[in-house]
Amino acid sequence: MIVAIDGPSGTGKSSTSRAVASRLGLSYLDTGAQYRAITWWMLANGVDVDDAAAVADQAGKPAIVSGTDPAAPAITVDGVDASGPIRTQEVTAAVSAVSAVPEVRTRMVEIQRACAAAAPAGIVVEGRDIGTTVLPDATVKIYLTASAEVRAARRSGELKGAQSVADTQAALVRRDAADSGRKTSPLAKADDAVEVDTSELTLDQVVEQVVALVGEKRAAR
Ligand SMILES: Nc1ncnc2c1ncn2[C@@H]1O[C@H](COP(=O)(O)OP(=O)(O)OP(=O)(O)O)[C@@H](O)[C@H]1O
Ligand SMILES: Nc1ccn([C@@H]2O[C@H](COP(=O)(O)O)[C@@H](O)[C@H]2O)c(=O)n1
Repeated sequence: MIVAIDGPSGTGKSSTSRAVASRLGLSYLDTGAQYRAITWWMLANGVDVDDAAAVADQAGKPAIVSGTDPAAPAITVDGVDASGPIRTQEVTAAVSAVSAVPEVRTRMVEIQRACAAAAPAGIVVEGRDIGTTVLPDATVKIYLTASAEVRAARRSGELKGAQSVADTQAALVRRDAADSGRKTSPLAKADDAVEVDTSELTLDQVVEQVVALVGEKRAAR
């Protein structure tokens, strides 16, 4: 059982994926955390993230390891816990440039497919290109959306006023444009993905919809 959950920034991918994985006894993989981790390593090692050739040259160096327990998501870079540092504004602002570099994507996709293959009961994998590129044969594909206004309001609540709602919205829209516009596996809905607009739904309602879709697929097999 492989569940691919893609969508723009802040649509609820992580919250939904973790809850669905816990409910169904599946593993969980946050691929955005992996792109953030390699971005953090580039910044920490003085690599100019806007120099694609320099990023490509270093892409094979950091060892990135993701935990797949939905109750305790974990990520290490060269053995160091990176779960805090990868969430800084500095990393968020740089991640789209790093993730657009083909050599970075090749490396991450290799790690992601290995995680999926190793999951004992199946896995929920969230990202931007899971249904289109990483796991095109996923059993269930979901594409989450929500209006920019709703996403910014939810994110600002999380940031506890550290950034205005307008700035948060502008940053989300900018990141989506970069992720959708890159050449290599851009953010996109797979043709066979089910689109779920979460703008007017509670998290529980979104989780119920995804669990129901998985149940339908299981029953049909
Ligand atoms: N259906 C929902 N209703 C209300 N709030 C939600 C819903 N889904 C997610 N949230 C909240 O919205 C915020 C963003 O959710 P989450 O981190 O899961 O999104 P994401 O798509 O994984 O974001 P990113 O792409 O930036 O990693 C969180 O504060 C989360 O609690
Ligand atoms: N499959 C993916 C997942 C993520 N990215 C890039 O990482 C950034 C951070 O993702 P979050 O989910 O943690 O917000 C995202 O903006 C993309 O640039 C990706 O390219 N492919």
